[in-house]
Amino acid sequence: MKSYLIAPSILSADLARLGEDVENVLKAGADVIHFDVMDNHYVPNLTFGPAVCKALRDYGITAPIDVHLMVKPVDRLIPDFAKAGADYITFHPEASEHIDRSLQLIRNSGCKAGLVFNPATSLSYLDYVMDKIDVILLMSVNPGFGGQSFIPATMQKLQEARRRIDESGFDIRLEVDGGVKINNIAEIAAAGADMFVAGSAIFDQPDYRKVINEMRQELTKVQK
Ligand SMILES: O=C(CO)[C@H](O)[C@H](O)COP(=O)(O)O
Repeated sequence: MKSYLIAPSILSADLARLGEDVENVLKAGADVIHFDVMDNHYVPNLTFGPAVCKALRDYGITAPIDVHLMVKPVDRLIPDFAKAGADYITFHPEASEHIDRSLQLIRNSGCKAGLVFNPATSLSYLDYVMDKIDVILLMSVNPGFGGQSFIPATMQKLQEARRRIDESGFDIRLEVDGGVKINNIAEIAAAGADMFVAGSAIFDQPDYRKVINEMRQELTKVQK
């Protein structure tokens, strides 16, 4: 398994001073910035577009930006986010008419590609595309809002996704998003995740460094 990555979700950041807040969370030890794109169509909420991603780059953010597209249709936004500075682009298979084409479009745009699975979405969408993905993102809440509780059935799904990755032999990250906290991150890692999105757990606390350090401390307890 790969080294662990902590990816704060900007959904819970201080949006009035986004650049500064992202800079602060990176200085506090975050590895990746998770960028939630919601369209009020695929999910019942509306957030950020490519202009905001570009604004973070223009502000001087150099860390990897992990763009999670909760939009339908998917393809039109891929080149825009790649140009705006995305490193990872992930999308929900149900939202794309042609999953293979969307994945290729992401890689051809120079980004790492991934599929996102809602709590009730089958991992069978992975069957014919393991060679075309760099990350599998399992939603541990229903997408649309921060601050929800982790759905326990995700643990078993993580184990299944980990088994698929290990059997494939491909270099694929296993990311989890929703309700990740200090008190469950070790169990989530033990189930197979190596990339952890955390929004409210980090941004709702005054001391980001303390939360991230405590998460890393928890992760040291996990046998890889
Ligand atoms: O994609 C998301 C919601 O669709 C968010 O990234 C996710 O829920 C993170 O928030 P929190 O850590 O507060 O649960």
